[in-house]
Amino acid sequence: MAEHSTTRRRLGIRTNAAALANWYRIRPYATGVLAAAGIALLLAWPDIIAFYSWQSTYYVKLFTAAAVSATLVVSLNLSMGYGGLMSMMHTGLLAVGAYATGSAAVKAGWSPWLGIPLSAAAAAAVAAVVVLASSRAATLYFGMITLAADLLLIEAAQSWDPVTGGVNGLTDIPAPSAMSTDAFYYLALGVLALACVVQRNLVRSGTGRAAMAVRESPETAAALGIRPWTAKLRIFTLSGALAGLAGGLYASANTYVSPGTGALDNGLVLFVGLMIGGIGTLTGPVLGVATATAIDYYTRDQGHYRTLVLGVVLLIAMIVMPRGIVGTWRATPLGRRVTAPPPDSVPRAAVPESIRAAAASAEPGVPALRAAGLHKSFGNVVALDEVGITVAAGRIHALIGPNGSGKSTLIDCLTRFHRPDAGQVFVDGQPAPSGPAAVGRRGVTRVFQVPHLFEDVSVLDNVLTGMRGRERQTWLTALLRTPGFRDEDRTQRAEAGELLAFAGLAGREEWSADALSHGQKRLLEVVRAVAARPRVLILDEPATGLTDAEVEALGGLLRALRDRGLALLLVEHNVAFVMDVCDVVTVLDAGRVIAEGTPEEVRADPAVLAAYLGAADSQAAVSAEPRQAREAREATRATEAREPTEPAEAP
Ligand SMILES: Nc1ncnc2c1ncn2[C@@H]1O[C@H](COP(=O)(O)OP(=O)(O)OP(=O)(O)O)[C@@H](O)[C@H]1O
Repeated sequence: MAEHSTTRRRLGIRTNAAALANWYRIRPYATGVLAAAGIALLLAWPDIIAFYSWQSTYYVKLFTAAAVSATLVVSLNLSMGYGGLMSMMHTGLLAVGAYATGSAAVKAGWSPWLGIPLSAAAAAAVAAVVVLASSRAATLYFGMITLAADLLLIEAAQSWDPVTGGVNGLTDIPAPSAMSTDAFYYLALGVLALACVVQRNLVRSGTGRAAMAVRESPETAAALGIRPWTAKLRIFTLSGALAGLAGGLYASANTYVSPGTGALDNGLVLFVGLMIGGIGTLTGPVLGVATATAIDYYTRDQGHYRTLVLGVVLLIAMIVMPRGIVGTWRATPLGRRVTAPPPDSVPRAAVPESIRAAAASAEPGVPALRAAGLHKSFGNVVALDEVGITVAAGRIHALIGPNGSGKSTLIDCLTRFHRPDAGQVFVDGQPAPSGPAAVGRRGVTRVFQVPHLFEDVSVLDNVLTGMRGRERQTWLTALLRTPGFRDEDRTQRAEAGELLAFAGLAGREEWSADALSHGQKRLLEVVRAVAARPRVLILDEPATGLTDAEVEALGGLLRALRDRGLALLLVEHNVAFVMDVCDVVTVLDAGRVIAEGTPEEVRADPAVLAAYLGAADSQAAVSAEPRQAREAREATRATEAREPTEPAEAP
């Protein structure tokens, strides 16, 4: 009996699995049919509603207003969802666009057609100025700055009478070519479609990936050569341009604009739409606005309670489905895009041919990276004292020493994450630039001591982000998806696929990086750094927590990189691994270099034995891993054993 029920259970599981597999097969067609039906409904809306209602103009205008709102929410999603830039000024940017169109038409007598691009340009300029003024502001402060900017914009609208019409605003703003209600509806739909395409193309390009990388970790992005500030400037300016476009349409649709247009409380419905639909997803904003518009429509007769209803709906939505409609759907088995990983997931032995170093810019013989006389103190603690190091191309250079001896501080000074108190750093014989992103772009990339992945981004996008510094295409070619852009994109994806297969991550491309085990994260971080094709690769304890197979693959990768001309600087407590792969070893103790030489020389050095490797039995000490590292490794393995096997996908 028990056997029977077990069999039934198994059969049940199989039936579910088979049904799911069938669903995954037909899902693209089902979503395609659903999307086509939605688009057909929107296109036929004026005819359908004219057939059913004598108030058809009202309903067409309602949909026009929804399309304008959806355009604005797409723009907000670009900034907040993908760029991680909290914006409280999108209604202000809408107002800027509306005033640009209104003023051009009413005050200057220009064609409203001209007003539309003008509105995008004006709002983009305002957005760019705000980023310029808040270059170093983190999320919350950036949000506060945008709030202040919104208030300033409203004040400017009230005071700049000749252009904005003062407190009364501008009235009688015409639609382009005196369009009919239906024609204007199609124009608004076209602009919404354009905004969706812009969003999709950006998100799937290096420009979008750079913004997401900065959202996840500005310092990791900088280590890959991405300037956080430039990434923010691009994404927020483009978001501003879309908000301005929405504003241009808003002015013509309503025939007026006033300072109140920019008020923050007008943005409530936008935030509700974004959060209900799913922030940081492509279709979420449109679905969210459709939902918010429906709520707004059905509560139109209860004017006093509208805000209350929106607030309650938002609250319930955030409790029940904090990831919004799209995010929640994707978290269900039916909506999940990723399937189980292939059984073969061990790292490969053969290192892909595409892995190589960037061409050297210096004369032969000039070291790839050199530091001299580095001194760094933290208060009374002297972390580095007159430290010098020379890392040559085609060499694996190890940096070892007891805990607290200054290894990470040295790496931070070499990569400009710390500014040394004294001393110099040279990259390819030239003084190193002053910022980490600039050092990254000069070909010096690092892997951090603890995994610094872009956790909420897919595994594939993590690797593609590593290639950002090598990209030749611009944000404009990405928006237009020119043949040149598509060629580069194809090549990058193929190369990333090879790297992931090498790291044993084939089949996990669409997984969210935070779903990987610790060892997989380490390897992903290494291949992401390799994807940048650096001249110098600095790795801070990359072998910590790796399985034996992963350590072997890592060793193979480092040797292959050395043979292909890279300079490698390796900080590692796994001494057996260090002695096996390295050509040169520098030993630090209490912030000073106490020895440098080949592994054999260092192994025999009495000072090194006394400070780090242990004098009692040098041979045993050499192969022994320090206790702290061993404990960390065991702890990581224990965590790995507890980790869920269910894949999670990137948003
Ligand atoms: N941001 C900081 N503020 C204050 N002290 C610091 C800071 N960073 C490092 N130190 C100190 O500088 C010294 C060198 O630290 P560092 O992290 O460079 O050593 P390490 O050799 O990398 O150690 P480990 O092997 O444990 O990573 C230590 O005494 C540490 O406490």
